[in-house]
Amino acid sequence: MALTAGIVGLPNVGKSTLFNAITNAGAEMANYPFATIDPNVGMVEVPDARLDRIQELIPAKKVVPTTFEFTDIAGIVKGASKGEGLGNKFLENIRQVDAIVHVVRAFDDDNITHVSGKIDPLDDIETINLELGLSDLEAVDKRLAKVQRAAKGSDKAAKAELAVLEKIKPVLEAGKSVRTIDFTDDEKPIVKGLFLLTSKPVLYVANIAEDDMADPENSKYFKPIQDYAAKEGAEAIAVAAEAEEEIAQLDDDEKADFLEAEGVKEPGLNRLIRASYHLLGLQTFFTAGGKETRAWTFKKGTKAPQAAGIIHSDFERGFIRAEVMAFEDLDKYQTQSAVKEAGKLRLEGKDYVMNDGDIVEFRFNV
Ligand SMILES: Nc1ncnc2c1ncn2[C@@H]1O[C@H](COP(=O)(O)OP(=O)(O)OP(=O)(O)O)[C@@H](O)[C@H]1O
Ligand SMILES: [Mg+2]
Repeated sequence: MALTAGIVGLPNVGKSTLFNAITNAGAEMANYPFATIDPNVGMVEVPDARLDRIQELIPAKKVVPTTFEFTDIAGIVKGASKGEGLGNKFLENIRQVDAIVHVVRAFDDDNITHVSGKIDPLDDIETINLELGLSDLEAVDKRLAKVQRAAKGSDKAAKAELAVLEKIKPVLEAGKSVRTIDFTDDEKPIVKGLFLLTSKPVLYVANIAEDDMADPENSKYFKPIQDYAAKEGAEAIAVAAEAEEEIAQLDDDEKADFLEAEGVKEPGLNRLIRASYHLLGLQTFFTAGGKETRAWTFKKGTKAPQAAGIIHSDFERGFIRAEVMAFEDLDKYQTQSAVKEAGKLRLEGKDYVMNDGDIVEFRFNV
């Protein structure tokens, strides 16, 4: 499964700083473009207040949050799709990820070099999206040349793919992303098979100044980024990557003090992590009542036996049923027996589709 969110953007905008803030992985951060060449991969813990509440109601020795993967990718520059700045290699790195976290510089600082010499978030976003789009256009053209020939005969799959390619091409030519197109359910798997960069789900991250942390809406750079994202049906989040990276080094008490001094309730990073998790189509179920209270990650739409298999392959092989209660019900009724008395403890079979927030006990026999 191991889906990964790729951190993408122009060089020197704070991608590795953000990556380090969320993973504590210690990737190289430096005030010059192309500090990152090879992708950095790291795991991120998903902050989830539900886990603490479950632990409060059903105490266990240990609390284990769930994790997922981030990949920090080299900067993309104008001309990347034509091979500029090792562009082909870096675009290939983006092709490997399942969703794009697009970092945009939204802070002034004369000491930090900007590759185009000015701070202009929309121009930056469009530069990146144009390169991704041009790379997609090249891929679509290549594919078209192949499929057109096959579609002349009786090859139904080729005809279907041809129709999809012909739908995509003019959109890319107009400088727009494939994700702005509405595809039918029949077309969707074909689009997926094309591995186009601009079809990946995206989250825009405005890397703001520490001064704007308490009130990101105050940053003059954030609003245009939000508007741009909204037009694509995407989300935008503001994070002060450098300050967050410093906060991440602190112990819990110091962290709380720092956040209070900044006037911030929750690190912007937490929202970023959760938004990235949802962008990847990931959800969480919990196990409780044993040695540990634990959160587990599954892909939206996963059925109970496969979810059981995430814990242990024996659980899937010998799956009998799942005892499930919704987090909201435990939160409300406070004990498992009260949930049961209220008729909210369910027995689910092998066709049950897991819900986010399910607290589960799997019954199995091997
Ligand atoms: N919000 C911010 N405010 C001020 N400075 C920042 C902020 N975020 C990052 N920086 C600084 O910007 C510089 C570039 O950061 P970083 O190396 O993380 O960028 P990058 O996007 O990974 O670059 P590259 O493409 O070269 O790998 C560093 O000096 C970092 O400290
Ligand atoms: Mg970097």
